[in-house]
Amino acid sequence: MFYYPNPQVSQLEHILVDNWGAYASNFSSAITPCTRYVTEIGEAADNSGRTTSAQWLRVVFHDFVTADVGAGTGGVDASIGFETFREENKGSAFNDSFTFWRPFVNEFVPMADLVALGTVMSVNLCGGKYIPFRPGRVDALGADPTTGVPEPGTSLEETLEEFERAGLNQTEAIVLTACGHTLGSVHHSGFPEVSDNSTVSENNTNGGINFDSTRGMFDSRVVQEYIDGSGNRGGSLVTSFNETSRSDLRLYESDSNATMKTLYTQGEDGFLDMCVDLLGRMIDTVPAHVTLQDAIQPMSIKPINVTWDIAENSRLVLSGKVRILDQAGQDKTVTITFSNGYKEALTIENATGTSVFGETQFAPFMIDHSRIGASSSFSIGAGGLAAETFDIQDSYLIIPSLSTVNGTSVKMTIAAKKGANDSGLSARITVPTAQPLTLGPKSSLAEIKLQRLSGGPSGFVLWQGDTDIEQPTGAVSIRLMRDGETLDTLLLDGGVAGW
Ligand code: HEM
Repeated sequence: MFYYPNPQVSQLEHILVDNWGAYASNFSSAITPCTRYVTEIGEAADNSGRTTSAQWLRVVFHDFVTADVGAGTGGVDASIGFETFREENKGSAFNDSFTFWRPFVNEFVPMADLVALGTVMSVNLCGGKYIPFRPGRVDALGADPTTGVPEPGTSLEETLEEFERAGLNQTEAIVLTACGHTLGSVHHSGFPEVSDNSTVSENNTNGGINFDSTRGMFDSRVVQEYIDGSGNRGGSLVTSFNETSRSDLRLYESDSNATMKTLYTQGEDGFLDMCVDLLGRMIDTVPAHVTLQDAIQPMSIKPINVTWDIAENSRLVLSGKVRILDQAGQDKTVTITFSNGYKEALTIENATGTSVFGETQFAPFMIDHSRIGASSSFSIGAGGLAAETFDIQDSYLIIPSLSTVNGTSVKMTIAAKKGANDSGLSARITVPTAQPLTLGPKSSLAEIKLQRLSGGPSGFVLWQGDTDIEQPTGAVSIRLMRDGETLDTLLLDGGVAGW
């Protein structure tokens, strides 16, 4: 299968961009509407007073804030999954979020990138702006030995020290907290020392007291209501019956409200920009040994599910779809042109998708190998968009229709072009599997030995093999390799992710 520009970015871009409608990734559904809570379902979720979009933002803060930037340790590495037993990480946000994210994790999508992406999505889909998302985080193998997440009862001095250790000064700590506390609530269930039981009811079973009057909107309302003394007045970390628990009040007042007043006078747009900046710094705080890649840009032209496969009568065909992402949403002609000169006009499907980045349209294709076998690339032209070129090869192919995951066994079939060097081919399987002490999966590896088969498409030799694997928690990836080089990759679904 061809993944553009590579399997990692292709999948993360899919989560980021394909929000709703045709071929949506099922990730955005958890936070649509932004007041939704997905871990329970039906009425229980609607009436719980919990908010998934807000939980995602709280998770990344708790993962991040144990960073020691001086020492180059900690930051966003999904170690929070191992730390949920700590008093400083009480509340359901961590396990709820990991439960939802877990099926999306695979060889190319670490939990730590989802911890960061969750916040990018919550902010962008719930009224804020796009925080450029840089992939490449690495999942921690255990708990971060550093502890110290600010809690409602933590003194101001200690709170500021904890932010400082993670690289943020006093002003930045205030802004980041206001950016976080524009979504969601403090719940009586979990934090009875902060929120009294006055809001516990049939419609709010966990007794959430919202930080501002718009719990599902990423907006500057929390700042306005705090300064004006209106609405929720900043929420229960400002107004708690228990003075010790007024941690937001202590923090906001620590510079005599100067920062909160600046945020107030800057208005909505200025607030959203400052949040992009600081939340961006937060999600990009990673251990020193990790290097993040360039920010993912939503792709205007994206070929998806492009693969060679064997169709009826042993014919080899290349199929896939072209996704066009367009702000204007106009009708357009899509053309695919192969490097051997073969060209086709594609028809756009009726079903469209919607995205915070524009409308998505999809144009499928299926073309015989006999027409395009000599090609090393194809280019796509679409309406007013600049044409783009994508590489293909037909020397070594994993055949999707003959490769499967069934429970704990994997079968794979490959086709190698006659004349291509087929000595030393091997297959590496990476399986995301459960591990103790965290809901974040670990990777386990397996090998497949390939045996030559008879038959197959003309001009190709088939090889096949199978192996047992551990129970997968998400997509299983197969790489066809020789001498450490990956010749082809296929992700096999371990089940449907998201709901
Ligand atoms: C002094 C620093 C902070 C303290 C003491 C603090 C404390 C808390 C507490 C006690 C809750 C209630 C959790 C629950 O009831 O489930 C909460 C919620 C939340 N916090 Fe913070 N927080 C701080 C800073 C931050 C920062 C910097 C962010 C993110 C940038 C953040 C994001 C959130 C979010 C989004 C919620 C709502 C969660 C939900 O509705 O489930 N917090 N915080």
